[in-house]
Amino acid sequence: MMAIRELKVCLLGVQAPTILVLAQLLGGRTFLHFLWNVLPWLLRLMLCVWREEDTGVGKSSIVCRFVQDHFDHNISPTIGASFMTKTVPCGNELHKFLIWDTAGQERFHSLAPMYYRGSAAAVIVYDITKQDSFHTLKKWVKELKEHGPENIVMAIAGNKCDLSDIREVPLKDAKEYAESIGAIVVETSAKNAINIEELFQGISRQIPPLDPQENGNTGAIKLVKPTAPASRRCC
Ligand SMILES: Nc1nc2c(ncn2[C@@H]2O[C@H](COP(=O)(O)OP(=O)(O)OP(=O)(O)O)[C@@H](O)[C@H]2O)c(=O)[nH]1
Repeated sequence: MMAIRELKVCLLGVQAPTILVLAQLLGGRTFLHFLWNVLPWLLRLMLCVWREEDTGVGKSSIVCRFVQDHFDHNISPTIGASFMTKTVPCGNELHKFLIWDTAGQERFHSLAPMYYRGSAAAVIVYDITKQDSFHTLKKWVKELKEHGPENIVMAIAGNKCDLSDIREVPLKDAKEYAESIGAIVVETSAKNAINIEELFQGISRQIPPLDPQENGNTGAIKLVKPTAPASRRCC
C-alpha cells in the first residue's frame, strides 16, 4: 500500500522592480519640470522595463525542465500563472507536486497570495547573474513569513548557474541567508539540467511523513491493490 500526497508548491521570483524605484525618484515634481528632467530617464526606463520583462529569473524554465525535461530559449513570460503536476516517489509515499508557476512581472505581484496560500512549499528563484533579483528574493521571504502558511517549506533556487562567469551573487551569500531563515538553497540551471531534480527532492525530504494515526484531512489518497471483482453468477 502506498500513499499519494498532493503538495501545492508555488514558484516566486522577479527581477528588480525598477518602476517602483523610479516612482520614488519622481515624487513631488510639477508636470513640466517632470517632463523636462525626466524624459531621458523615462526613455531609459522603458528600455529597462522592456529588458526586464523580457528576461525573467527562470521560474517557468525550472518547472518545464522538472516536469517535461525540456528547455526553451525563447520561452514567453508567464501571464498570471501556469500550472503543472509531477509525481515523485519519496520513501513509502508518492508526492504529487501541484506546481503553480507565478508571473514575475511586477504588475502581477498582487496575485501571488492566491498561489502561496495553502502551499506546502514555495520555491523562491533568483538569477545568480542579477544582484537585484537576490534583493527581491528577500522581499518575497518577508512576505511569506508575514502572510504565507505557518509551516511552509522555503526553497531558494539560484538559477542560471551555467552563467557563473558573469555571476553577481556569491553562493556563500545565498547559503548564509538561507541558513538564517531555515530554507533549502541550491544553485540550478534549467538550461543544463543542473540540480533541478535535487531541488524538488530537497522539498520532498522537508515534508513531514504522514501520521498513520490521522484519517483523512491530510490531502493523502491511499493507493491499494484492487481486489479481484466478485465472481458473477449467471441465473
Ligand atoms: N542561461 C540560462 N538561461 C536561462 C535559464 N533559465 C531560464 N533562462 C532564460 O531566462 C529567460 C527567462 O526564463 P523564464 O523561465 O521565462 O523566466 P520566468 O522567471 O518564468 O519569467 P516570467 O514568466 O516573466 O516571470 C529565458 O530567456 C530563458 O531561456 C538557465 O538556467 N540558464
